Amino acid sequence: MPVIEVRNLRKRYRRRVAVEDVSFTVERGEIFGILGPNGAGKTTTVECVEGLRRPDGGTVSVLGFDPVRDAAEVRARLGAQLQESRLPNRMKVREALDLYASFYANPADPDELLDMLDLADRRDARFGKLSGGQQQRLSIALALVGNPEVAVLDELTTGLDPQARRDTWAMVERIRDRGVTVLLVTHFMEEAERLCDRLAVIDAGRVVAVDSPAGLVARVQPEQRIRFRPSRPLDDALLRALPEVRSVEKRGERVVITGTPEVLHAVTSVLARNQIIAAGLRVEQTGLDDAFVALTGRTLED
Ligand SMILES: Nc1ncnc2c1ncn2[C@@H]1O[C@H](COP(=O)(O)OP(=O)(O)OP(=O)(O)O)[C@@H](O)[C@H]1O
Repeated sequence: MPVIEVRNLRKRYRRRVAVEDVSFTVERGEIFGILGPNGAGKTTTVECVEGLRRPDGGTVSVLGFDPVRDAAEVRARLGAQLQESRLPNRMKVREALDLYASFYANPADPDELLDMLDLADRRDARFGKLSGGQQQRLSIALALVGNPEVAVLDELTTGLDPQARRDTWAMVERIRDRGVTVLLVTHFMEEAERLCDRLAVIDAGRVVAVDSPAGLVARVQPEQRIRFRPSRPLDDALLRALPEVRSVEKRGERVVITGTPEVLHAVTSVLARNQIIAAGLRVEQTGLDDAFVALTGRTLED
């Protein structure tokens, strides 16, 4: 039995349809991502999984329970980290954990959670005095305090600096290693690529693909993109004549070339033959961003 099963979910707010048709299943022990731009319907979808919203159509099941009808069963087994959750500024870390632990029959050991989330030395600190990363880690601790089988994490690294973001990813992997199934909402490509075993790409209330990050990337034509500043002006025709080259574009002093996965080798040979040095050379391979554009026709930032 899948841990989470969403079938043809539909949800509207008055006349605005937030979720048109969303289906996916999450297996035990996975980190499953929901990736999509702002307003795609990600939060609405997970709120239906958490039982916070009643679907207008379709079905949702969590460990075999209906989150609306069997709310108590689902609440006991699912831990939710809400988007931008805030606590009173004066509340201490340990007080918050004890309070949340009191809602559950078999809570986790708060000290162990604080250790795992690198908050042990902040146990007596007040919420308002924590850094953004620490607040975020506390909200993850609160989602885990009920010893859930499933954790739902919504935009968990929004607003964090790159180091805090990487630390948080390591925490999520540790949670999964403890056997917790993780449903993760994100609009960061790097986060999805780095963390998720599988992803549902959602756009305008619909699932456009469900696959592993590598599987999604494999759906688009593999491409290499190189950028550099030539040490002297370069005749485009020399490059365009190469069978490996698909496009050549000049952006100021820089040249951007796309082509097959062998394009770097072909272009550097031509440059060497013409005694041109490529300064600031950068090479990019097809990634999840390209797959996202191919699937939805736009970038995440649109
Ligand atoms: N309570 C609400 N009342 C009315 N419309 C809403 C409500 N919540 C969300 N919406 C609308 O429904 C659509 C989907 O929103 P949702 O928050 O599910 O998307 P999202 O993908 O999670 O985006 P974000 O990352 O911005 O939270 C959006 O157009 C949003 O404006």
